Amino acid sequence: MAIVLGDNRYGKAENRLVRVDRDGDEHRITDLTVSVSLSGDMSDTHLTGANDKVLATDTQKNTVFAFARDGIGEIEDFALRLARHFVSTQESIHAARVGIVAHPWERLQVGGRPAHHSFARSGAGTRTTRVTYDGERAWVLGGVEDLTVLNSTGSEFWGFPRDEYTTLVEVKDRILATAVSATWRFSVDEADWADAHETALATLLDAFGGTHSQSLQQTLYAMGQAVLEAVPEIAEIRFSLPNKHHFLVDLEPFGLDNPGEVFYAADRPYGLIEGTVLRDDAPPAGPAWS
Ligand SMILES: O=c1[nH]c(=O)c2[nH]c(=O)[nH]c2[nH]1
Repeated sequence: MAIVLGDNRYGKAENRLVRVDRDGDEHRITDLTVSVSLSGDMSDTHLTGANDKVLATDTQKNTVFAFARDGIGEIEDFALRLARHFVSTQESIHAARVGIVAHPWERLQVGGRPAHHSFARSGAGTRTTRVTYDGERAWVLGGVEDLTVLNSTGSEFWGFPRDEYTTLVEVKDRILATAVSATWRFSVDEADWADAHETALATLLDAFGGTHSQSLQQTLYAMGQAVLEAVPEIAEIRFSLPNKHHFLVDLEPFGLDNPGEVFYAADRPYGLIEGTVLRDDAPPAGPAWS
């Protein structure tokens, strides 16, 4: 029996980067969490401790900030620039993965006018990307995280099997709420990323609101189908949807009725609905997800 080194990677995770773009007095904020992960010829450092092939994670962190000096642009482009840099400048690095979460800020209204330099963190989900580059080609993922949405009607859940443990009451009208995490895989490594993101997000929200739902699973598929129909560059979309249960409170002990007005918003446990929607001719995903 021999013991060998298996799959490995390393990098600087969660670099918190804020850039201020100054157009005269008018500022714009880009607030990112950037994670770098590199892999390649890393046997020596694990087996003998020789570090001559190890681009320090501290250097990786510095690179992220130095690259931001030239402007960030769309997060997919920034991730592509960084990933290509690490692989093309370091012989020992064979693949790079750069993941970015963009934290949204909204311009404040000050004195009844849009402020030049004052912002509030907005809660409407975060935009994400993950780029993998292997020296020859790049795989680009985009997406959103923590996009909390709710339909106060238009949702049913009934017709499920009943066994000796089933207590859930069938409902023809309930609240449907979730925090959408969606990651989509582009079939291209060059696109109008801003437009693709905006269209995917608007389409997803439209499908959430516009689907009369028999289950969160059905809503998941409807959202995925709509995004794929709207954005030709997206080949596949993966969802993770916590079912944020809202239970109608029994007010009868207090002599009150409750015609779908007062709910207990349960925190946990929650149903977790996950699924992938893709084109049947989607190109192979390669290392995009791994
Ligand atoms: O939309 C739903 N899907 C389920 O699978 C499920 N299971 C459950 O208890 N409630 C719900 N709701």
